[in-house]
Amino acid sequence: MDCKLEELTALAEKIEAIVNKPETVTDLKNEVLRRRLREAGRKLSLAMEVTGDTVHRINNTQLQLAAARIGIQTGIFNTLAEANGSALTNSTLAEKTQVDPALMKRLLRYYQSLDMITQPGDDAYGANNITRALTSLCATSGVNFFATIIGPSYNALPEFLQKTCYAAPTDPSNCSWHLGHRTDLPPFVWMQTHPEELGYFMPWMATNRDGLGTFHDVLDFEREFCCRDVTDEQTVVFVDVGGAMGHQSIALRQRYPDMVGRVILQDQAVVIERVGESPLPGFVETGIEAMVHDFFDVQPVQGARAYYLRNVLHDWPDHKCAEILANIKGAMGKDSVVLIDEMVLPERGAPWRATQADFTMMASLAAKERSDTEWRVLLDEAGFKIRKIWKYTDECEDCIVVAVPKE
Ligand SMILES: C[S@@+](CC[C@H](N)C(=O)[O-])C[C@H]1O[C@@H](n2cnc3c(N)ncnc32)[C@H](O)[C@@H]1O
Repeated sequence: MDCKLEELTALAEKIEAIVNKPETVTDLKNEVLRRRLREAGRKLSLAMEVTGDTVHRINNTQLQLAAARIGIQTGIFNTLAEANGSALTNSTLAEKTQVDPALMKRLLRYYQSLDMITQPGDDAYGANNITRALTSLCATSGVNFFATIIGPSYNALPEFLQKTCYAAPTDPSNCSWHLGHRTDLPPFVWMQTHPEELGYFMPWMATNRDGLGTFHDVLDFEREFCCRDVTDEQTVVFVDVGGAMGHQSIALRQRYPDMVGRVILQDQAVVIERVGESPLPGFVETGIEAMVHDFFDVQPVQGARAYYLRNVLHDWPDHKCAEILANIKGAMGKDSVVLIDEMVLPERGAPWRATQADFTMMASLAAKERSDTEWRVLLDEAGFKIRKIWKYTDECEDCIVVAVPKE
């Protein structure tokens, strides 16, 4: 054994001291050290598991999502977070949320056991960083989205893969989603007639990278693509293809408030209608234009400086990506680029957030997250060359890929 017993005892005591007083570390601002600590802690916990821990933890992964959803639905997490550091009793929480006190007790007992809340006394419950995270829009949309849209697709995956002899799914018209949801419609079409689920999906798209960097951290868009001498008010500088409610267009406008030129959001009709009905803050104010466009049709905006695709190509298998890219290529001018904002998976040690996303794509869309080699092959076959790839997150291996036509 490499570590001596006394060293491990001292380590355990140090960790316990931190865990008993988490405020000493939870407001750590150094993001690199923060990530090191949480990854090391997570891996240490897994390395120390005995068989029963592993099996019971994995058996109950679905319960965590279901229980989180109940905490969100009932307002338990909100109520605890709004108590501003004060602990609440079981009966207060039951009264405020209209939950049977007997059920409340069992919920709270479960939440504290997974550190989703704190329990400073026998009948005293408080909020921690996880409780507060579960009150965010990222959590409220994401938990509901995964429970209703992704969950059934995940559940059906073993049966689907067994039936298809463990072939990597590439047919978006027949994948685990269809088996899990008992539908012939693909998810983006299905959601057109399921407004509640679309209402989970849209904010999830806008918030699922909250707290991480953006491509603006590594690429100065205005300087690279919008020099004043070649850009005027009429120049389309940014087309946000499949841009959902336009959160990336808004981020661009806010990053470069003096940038000259037009910014256009494109998405399916049902999404653009939502943008019209309830635009995100900043959308109208910054003059972003919304346009219905199916990216399997000819791209109507010619000669834009940048056609931006964020988390769009990962929704599609290679042959469908080639169609999307061909439509953009046909509209590009001599100064146009395609900006692909996606994960680029490393060959070794891909992070868990990225590998999970890969399975989300597989299960719901017969699609995938791609490695550097896979991106190069896909773009090459679609007639593009990569000018540069910048990585901007470690958590998801998010990168901005600048691609231009080969000739
Ligand atoms: C995974 S989301 C990504 C949204 C946004 N780009 C982002 O990064 O948050 C994929 C988007 O593609 C849109 N979409 C799906 N099929 C489409 C189609 N055929 N034409 C245009 N948009 C489509 C969806 O409505 C959705 O907004």
